[in-house]
Parts: sequence; C-alpha cells; structure tokens
Amino acid sequence: MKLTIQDLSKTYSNGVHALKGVSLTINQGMFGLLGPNGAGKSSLMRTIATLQEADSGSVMLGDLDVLRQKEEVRKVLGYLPQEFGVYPRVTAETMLDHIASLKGIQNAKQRKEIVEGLLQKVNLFQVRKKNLGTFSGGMKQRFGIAQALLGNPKLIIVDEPTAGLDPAERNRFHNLLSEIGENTIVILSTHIVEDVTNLCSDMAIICLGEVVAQGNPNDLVKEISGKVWKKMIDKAELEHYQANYEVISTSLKMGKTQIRVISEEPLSNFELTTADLEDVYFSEITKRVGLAV
Ligand SMILES: Nc1ncnc2c1ncn2[C@@H]1O[C@H](COP(=O)(O)OP(=O)(O)OP(=O)(O)O)[C@@H](O)[C@H]1O
Repeated sequence: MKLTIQDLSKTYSNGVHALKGVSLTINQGMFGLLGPNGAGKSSLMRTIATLQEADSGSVMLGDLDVLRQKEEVRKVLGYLPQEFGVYPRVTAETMLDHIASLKGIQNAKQRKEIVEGLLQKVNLFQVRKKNLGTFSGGMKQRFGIAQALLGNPKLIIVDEPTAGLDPAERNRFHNLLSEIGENTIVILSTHIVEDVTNLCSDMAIICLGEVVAQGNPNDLVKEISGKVWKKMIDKAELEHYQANYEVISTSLKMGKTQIRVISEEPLSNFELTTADLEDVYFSEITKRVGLAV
C-alpha cells in the first residue's frame, strides 16, 4: 500500500495559495515532511486526513480515492492534529474508551482489551485513572498517539508532534513512533530537522506550498557533501558575507556568529565541514525565503 499525491493545489478564500501542485509518493515506513511555519504542511495533512477540500489534484491511498471516498479513508486513518485538545476532567482510560466506541468498536470487553493494550504501548497504563488535565505535554502527545492507533490504521498522520516537548519526552515519543512505522505509512510533519534525521528513511521539504526536495535523507545530504563551509565572523560582517557567498545559515557559538556557506569551489579562510540534513533544509529554504537571522 502506498499514498500517491498528484498535483494537489489549494487556495484559501483569503487568496493564500497554500498548496501549489504538490506531488509525492509515500511508501510504508516513516516519511518526514519538513517545512518552515506557513509552508503548507498542515494544509496538506488536513487534506490527506479528509478534513478539508483541495481545489484540484488527486490523493490515492492504495485503491481508495482519498478526496472522494472519505468515509472509507477515515476507517483506516489515524490522525494526531497539531492542536490536540483533551477534556481535562476525564481520565485517559475513559476518554480512550469513548473514542474507541466512536470509532465503531462496539463490544465492551474487546474495547477494554484494546484500550488497555494501547495505554500500555504508549506507556500511560500506570496513569490511566488520572485526568487528562494533569498530563504533561509529552503525556498528552502519547495519549494522542494512542487514539490515533485505535482501529489499526494503515495511514497515520502526526502534525508537529514534538513541538514543546522536553528532550526526554521527545526521545520517548521518537521511540514510540519508530515502533509504529514498521508496517504502516506514517507521515511526520514537522519543522524540526532532527526529528526527521532520527526517524525517517524517506522525506520531502516543502516551502511556500511547493515540494522543493524529496528522497532519502542520506542521499540528499550526499548531494551537498564536500560543499559546505563554515566560518566564525562578527555579526556586523554578515551583510558582506551574504553579498559575496551563498550563506545558508547562521548560528551563535559562544556569543560569536558562525556562518555556513555552500560552495562548489574551495574557499580560503573557511573550514570545510561535514554536511548534514539541516544544511540541506536551510539551503533549500534560504534560497526561497531568505536567511533566518
Ligand atoms: N483556514 C485558512 N484560511 C486562510 N489561510 C490559511 C488557512 N489555513 C492556513 N492558511 C495559510 O496557508 C498557508 C499555509 O499554512 P499551513 O498551516 O498549511 O502551513 P504549515 O506549514 O502547517 O505552518 P505551521 O507550521 O505554522 O502550521 C499559511 O500562509 C497560512 O497562513
């Protein structure tokens, strides 16, 4: 089973052209969709999740026409939206049981088994009797994954799941996602490059509503390896370097500014550095929306 998106476009009523002919083929496993804020990731995820209409294009999940056979798609879809609201005064167990019955799992005994199994899987079994309002951000996200997994979905969409999580919770969440990715299509939409580096064997970068790069993360890194140079500069010199070099990113190192530059030719006074996925990401984004300073 694969998800095939072809030439998908969407313009909102306020005139924002959020998706401009997006085409992607997504196979089983973890697929990373990377892009800055406003790139169109959520618009794409909501369309695939049957929650909003596209203007043109097609989305096929195996033989299912996602844009038309919405009910059928919803039966095999698990979705963790960017803003996952929970009822604060309801326990994790009661809420999951309720969502399970909404998803059509009628038999109470079977439902109990499924709910307990999922709470164990996401490591919330011990706190199943606690109200969701007392959960930390990471616990809420793990609960969100438990509800997305109800009904053994074939396609799971998680929209910016690690924003706001502390490193330990993010790690736990990564481990959970990588277990799920083995026999399902999981789309992880994020602006955090490290999430994709850690988890995904296939990815795309989206910017201003367009796919600007796609493939295996290692292959994308190979394409720029040997061409990324770094240098420490004074912040005041940045404009000069931007005018003369292809500066893809800047970062602070112990109060000084480090720039990273792409160049096919060796650059004197720069140090050749190991390219990584952030360099791929920033080179694509900076070309289109300018340097983030
Ligand atoms: N319902 C809407 N009505 C009008 N414009 C919208 C709507 N939803 C999104 N947009 C606009 O469409 C563009 C793409 O937004 P989208 O939320 O898809 O991007 P994103 O990559 O998910 O960004 P973020 O990470 O900030 O959520 C943005 O310019 C946004 O302001």
